[in-house]
Amino acid sequence: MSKQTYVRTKPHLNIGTMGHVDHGKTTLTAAITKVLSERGTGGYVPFERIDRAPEEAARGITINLAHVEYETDTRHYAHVDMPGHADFIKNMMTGAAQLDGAILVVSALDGVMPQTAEHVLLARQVGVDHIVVALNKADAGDPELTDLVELEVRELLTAHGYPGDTTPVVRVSGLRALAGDPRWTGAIEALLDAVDIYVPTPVRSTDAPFLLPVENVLTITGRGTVVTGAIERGTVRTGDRIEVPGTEVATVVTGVETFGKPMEVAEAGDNVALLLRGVARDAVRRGHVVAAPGSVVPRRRFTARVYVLSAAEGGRRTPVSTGYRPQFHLRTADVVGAVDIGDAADAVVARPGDTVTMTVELGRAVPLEPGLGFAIREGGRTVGAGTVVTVLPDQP
Ligand SMILES: Nc1nc2c(ncn2[C@@H]2O[C@H](COP(=O)(O)OP(=O)(O)OP(=O)(O)O)[C@@H](O)[C@H]2O)c(=O)[nH]1
Ligand SMILES: [Mg+2]
Repeated sequence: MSKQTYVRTKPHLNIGTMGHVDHGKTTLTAAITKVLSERGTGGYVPFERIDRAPEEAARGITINLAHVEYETDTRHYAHVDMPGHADFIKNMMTGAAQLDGAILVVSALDGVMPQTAEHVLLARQVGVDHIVVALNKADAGDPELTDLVELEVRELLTAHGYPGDTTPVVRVSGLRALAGDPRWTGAIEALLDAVDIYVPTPVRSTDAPFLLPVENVLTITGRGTVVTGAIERGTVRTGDRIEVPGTEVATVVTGVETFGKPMEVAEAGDNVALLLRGVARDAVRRGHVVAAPGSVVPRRRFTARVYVLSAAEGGRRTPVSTGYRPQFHLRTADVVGAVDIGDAADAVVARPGDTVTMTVELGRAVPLEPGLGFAIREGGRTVGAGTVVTVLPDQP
């Protein structure tokens, strides 16, 4: 193999586009790569290549294809464009995407829509602290109407605990920038500058034991089984011993790559593909974690603080009570869990809009720790978001 090695010369950040369906996330992503490729710090990734299904192009060790990488003058970015609302929930709300910052795409023609609001709400819940707004389709919007949309977005951010008054809001046109219109390529430059300046370089926990939530599992003919995902903590290099808690898998890493380039050492925050020695394709799945041996014990029970979404936020109309069994999305895992909100004799319920403490018993053990964020889903929609408070011993 004569592939070029990834050399870490700039801080690496994970960012992503979020926002309502059709507001132009993928077009904007393509436009960003086009502008930067013209600057010479990245490859142009056309719309069709961002928007295709991951299975379509597994060639070599490939990261989840919704990811594109690019560099500004000061940073290396992995940018995830989440194709649809359900995908967004799965990847981001579970913490799988591990975004250091987000670009909220709002169409200047349509303004704040339900998924705009839901994405902001859930971004807050999972600890995405920095949002930059791209007011997209500004080429087609009436300027006065666009002013109103900007006001509306700032109010939405403020309502969810973001500094709405000081958040950078940049008027862009992904479509016109893709067409090479200098006015709008300049706007993309301004958006990237805002991201560079406004989203701080995160402090990575590289000293902690290695942990990678598995996002995807692939087989590379002739090489073996590969797992992909964003490293949550620690570092990993070829030759390291790892295990997959809750399975029989205990083996050695035989290759580490990022965006198709081999790496000497990968660290927390990096999007990687790990080649694992002698592991059968079906021995590891999305939802598992790859961890330093002995560093993680999967558990089933925990207490949590949970916010139950209001009906206006797309949540339930009726309260939740003890015995409720929704799906819990923790990291990349999707597990059923039974909820206990208190003494049934007290008829304790959690109404939509309430924040409550609950005990959860999961259908199977997953790695848990205080502070871990999760989403609660039911029938394909998000109905709650919470944080693990205490991990409890399994009941006999
Ligand atoms: N006028 C104008 N149209 C745009 C712009 N950006 C995107 N569009 C159009 O809006 C539509 C949706 O664009 P996409 O980039 O697919 O939107 P998306 O947010 O990725 O959509 P989903 O992934 O389906 O949620 C397409 O028809 C685009 O051509 C823009 O800046 N100006
Ligand atoms: Mg899209």
